[in-house]
Amino acid sequence: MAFPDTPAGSPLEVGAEIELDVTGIAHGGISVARHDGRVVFVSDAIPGERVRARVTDAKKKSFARATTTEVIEASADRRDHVWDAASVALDPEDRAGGAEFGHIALDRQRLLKAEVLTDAMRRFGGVELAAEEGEDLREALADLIEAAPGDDETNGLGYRSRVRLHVDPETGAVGPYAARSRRIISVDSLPLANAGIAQIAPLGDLMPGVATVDLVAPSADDPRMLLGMAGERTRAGANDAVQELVEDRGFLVRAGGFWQVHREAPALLFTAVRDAVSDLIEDGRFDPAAGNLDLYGGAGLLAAAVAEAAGPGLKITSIEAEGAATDDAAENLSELVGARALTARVDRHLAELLQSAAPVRDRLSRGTVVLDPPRSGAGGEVTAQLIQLAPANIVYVACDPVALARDTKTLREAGYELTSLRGFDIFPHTHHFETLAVFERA
Ligand SMILES: C[S@@+](CC[C@H](N)C(=O)[O-])C[C@H]1O[C@@H](n2cnc3c(N)ncnc32)[C@H](O)[C@@H]1O
Repeated sequence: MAFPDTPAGSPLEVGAEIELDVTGIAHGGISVARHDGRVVFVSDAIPGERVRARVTDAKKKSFARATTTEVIEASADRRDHVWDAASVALDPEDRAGGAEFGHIALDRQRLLKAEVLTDAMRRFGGVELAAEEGEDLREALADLIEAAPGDDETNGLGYRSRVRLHVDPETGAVGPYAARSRRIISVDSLPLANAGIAQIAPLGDLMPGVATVDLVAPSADDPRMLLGMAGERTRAGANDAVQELVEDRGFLVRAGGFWQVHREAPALLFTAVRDAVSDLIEDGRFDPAAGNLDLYGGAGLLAAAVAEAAGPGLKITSIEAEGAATDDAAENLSELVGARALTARVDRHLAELLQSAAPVRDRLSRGTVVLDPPRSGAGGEVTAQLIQLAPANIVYVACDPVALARDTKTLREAGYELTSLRGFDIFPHTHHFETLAVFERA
């Protein structure tokens, strides 16, 4: 199909082809350009490139969306896609999702993630992340998002210990969703997955009656395939516990429950939280006997990290909505006499704590809160509750930079100082990354 070129000054129309100088990157991993003063979000391009793009959405006055059809001047960081089935040369309807940065050099992916974090912090958090004196900004950005051990050697492949595939209800074909829709794409490999998953992945099979296929390859257990049957509400793997090893420490985790997907991510986040707490201890800001909390605690990974820094006298309560995960947390924290794991929604639990008697409130205000919410972030209500609770320190693990930045703004306005910010590239070849932010009450 041929599309007319849009001369400069004309209003943008869906289907029109335009030439764009790509200048930046936005939240969600999409590149940014301008056309006649209007922002254009352009997919499959790399900042610095000149591309030809087809307009896909022009409803809004302030911005349009487009998809790259031809790279006119390629970035030196453009690479052959790491996964043929997800190649940007394929139509988004025909390409596998989950590897939208796979055509970009790995170190440039991290720089782009650093730019997204810096931009989110500036625009939504009111925090300007600047290079230190004498340091080049590009170098400072390069250090902001840390690589997971081993990824540079493997070009960021083979890292996933969890993969979810879907089944086409009509044909029974198994595969990932397409890049921008819920169409099932048949693939013959999963290069981001680890060897255990590659061994058991039912690629090419037909699985009528099944809706989801969760592949789990734990670090210290046999790989599992968990089938979610169409029309059934029970979560596959809810009763099957697997062993994970973080450094030399064992964790029991429900096979179908939450666990970080990158093989190195549990150890990276465990170490980062442990080190953040060690710094607080060194500064005399951490009270092991206070009302310390591990919110959105899952199987207790981060409560265990706090304990490693604070020692066996630590008092900490881990709060998690899924009962099975709480059972695992109770088991994983059983050596810690002062640790409790409770099944509750964080907002409801905090509302109860806010009703506590003065001595309990006092213990909580001397405490440290670790929180690791799902992608949507802690959100306004929980952040407001935390501010009322007023703990001495907040150690915030976030997988959405904009959600983190918004909560940062609220916390800073309430008198918390952002004292440390680290990013981790635990989702190579995707736009996702994890951030650890430490806030101290003034
Ligand atoms: C990103 S995971 C973190 C888990 C754990 N901290 C870890 O590192 O393995 C978020 C957890 O929050 C739980 N969760 C989600 N919404 C919740 C809520 N409103 N209250 C309590 N837990 C919640 C999920 O079940 C999940 O286990």
